[in-house]
Amino acid sequence: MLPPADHFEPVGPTKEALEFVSLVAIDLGRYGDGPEARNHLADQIRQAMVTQGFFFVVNHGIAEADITRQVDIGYHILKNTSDDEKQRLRAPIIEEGSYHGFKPRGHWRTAGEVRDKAENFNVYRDMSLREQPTCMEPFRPEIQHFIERTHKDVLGKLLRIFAIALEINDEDFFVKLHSYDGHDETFLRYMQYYDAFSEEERKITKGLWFAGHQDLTSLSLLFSQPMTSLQVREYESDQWKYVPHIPGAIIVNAGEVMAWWTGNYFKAAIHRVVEPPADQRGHDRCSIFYFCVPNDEVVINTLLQESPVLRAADVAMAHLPDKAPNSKDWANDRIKISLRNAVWAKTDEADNVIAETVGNVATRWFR
Ligand SMILES: O=C(O)CCC(=O)C(=O)O
Ligand SMILES: [Fe+2]
Repeated sequence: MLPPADHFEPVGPTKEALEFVSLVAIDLGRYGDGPEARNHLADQIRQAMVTQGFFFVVNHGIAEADITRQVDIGYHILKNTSDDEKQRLRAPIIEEGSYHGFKPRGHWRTAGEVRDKAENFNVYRDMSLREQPTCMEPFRPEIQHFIERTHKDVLGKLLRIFAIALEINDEDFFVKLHSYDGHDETFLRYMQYYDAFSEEERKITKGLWFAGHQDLTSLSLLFSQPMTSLQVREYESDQWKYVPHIPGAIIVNAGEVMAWWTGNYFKAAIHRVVEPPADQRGHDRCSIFYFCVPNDEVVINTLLQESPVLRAADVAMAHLPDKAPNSKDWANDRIKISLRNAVWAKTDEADNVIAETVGNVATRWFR
């Protein structure tokens, strides 16, 4: 018998006619069907990556019930941890650039002076690195197991297909850079958004819940949930479109690390979160994510030597050799500044992209 967790009841599907982005479905169940099947998956992923930086994965081997169970566990932890304990186990975001622990509501800036209304509990695969919340204790083995499966099975297969898509000799090239036994800022995020902006704040934010950005990751795994609120900015049109909910599926997007590895040949998806349509308002939104970066010591620069595909595409190196960051410095510095500064304050209305310096490199924010 599994230990009981409070159940999170997700909002029902929207009935509104909205503009959805069309995403390629990757059938990871085909992964074991031999080289031809894997080459086909690699073609599909390459196509998705050079256009949108987003696709979704089905038949990935994690049952929908296991995902729902993790959503419940996250809900349970956020609901049953006292404010005192949350404060004590607050992630050292500004101090160390780490998300391990609780991210309180209001740490991020949404628009102007308005602060976010989302709580996170983030856990790294080496849970012994921090004290964990008391009410998480009964779920610890399950969480560890879920992280391990997500990392080794889902992420591992995807990373192999990415190596095939780039025609890198060693299919395990990316897998080795994301060794489960190494250390890095990869984490499982339990996130609960509260529909709690005042009317005044809604006017300022225009319904924005999480500002437009690219993830700091190599790959991000977003477990699909029913609130229609995640939007992608299409590269072709610069239009924001909703990401559909596909029950049981994992939405995958590339982040800034993948864009650097590929000299921007693979796009880091630009995305944001907005308030849902009227028929889904007034509900909380609980979901889980697995955000991945390579091991701490990995220096990230464009893989021109490793990939004939990138040479043929004639991409430029993302960084000068002595300016290329390692995964740890990049992730820590980027986490420290994420959504902290009033990046739009000095821009005019027509500007929809702004760069912010992070160590030797830059990140960009979008609207
Ligand atoms: O809540 C979501 O769907 C996406 C959140 C997000 O983009 C992020 O945490 O990086
Ligand atoms: Fe994101």
